[in-house]
Amino acid sequence: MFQDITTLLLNPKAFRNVVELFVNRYIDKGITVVAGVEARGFIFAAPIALAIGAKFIPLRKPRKLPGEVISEKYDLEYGTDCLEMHVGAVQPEDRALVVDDLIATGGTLCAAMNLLERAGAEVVECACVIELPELKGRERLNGKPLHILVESR
Ligand SMILES: O=P(O)(O)OC[C@H]1O[C@H](OP(=O)(O)OP(=O)(O)O)[C@H](O)[C@@H]1O
Ligand SMILES: Nc1ncnc2[nH]cnc12
Repeated sequence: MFQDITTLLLNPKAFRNVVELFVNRYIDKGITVVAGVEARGFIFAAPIALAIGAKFIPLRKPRKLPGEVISEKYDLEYGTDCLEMHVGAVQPEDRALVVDDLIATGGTLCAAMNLLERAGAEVVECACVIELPELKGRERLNGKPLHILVESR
């Protein structure tokens, strides 16, 4: 049941193709910020940000970022977790793309979008490699577009 992206990373051609699919979609969309979700989201978000010439912003688990942060708690299947973002990383005029490896219940992406929107950014879209559609995570994104490459069952 665990959707493991590490096998993709062992194939440089496949990894490059995945990054390029996202880059081709976002290169002309006026994105100024690519926010990646710790930990697996960083793997895809950073190369996309570099390729489209946008800022990369790490959204991290608690107590990892030095300096002032804002936080969003979210529900997991068992318990809760929290994401944090640096104050000042995002400006109100920023147009953001949120990147993660996978959407399951959607709680993580929902918290990520809340952080960016609280800082005044416009979230243009969320992008993941894999969606688990049976968990209906899309429904928690308040109508925000989600672009995925693979549907997993
Ligand atoms: O849609 P959701 O139900 O919120 O689940 C999706 C999240 O779960 C996984 O991360 P995890 O919290 O396991 O952390 P990791 O990336 O550090 O392994 C995955 O990388 C997503 O970030
Ligand atoms: N089925 C799954 N595989 C990998 N990561 C996940 N995060 C939440 N559900 C997951």
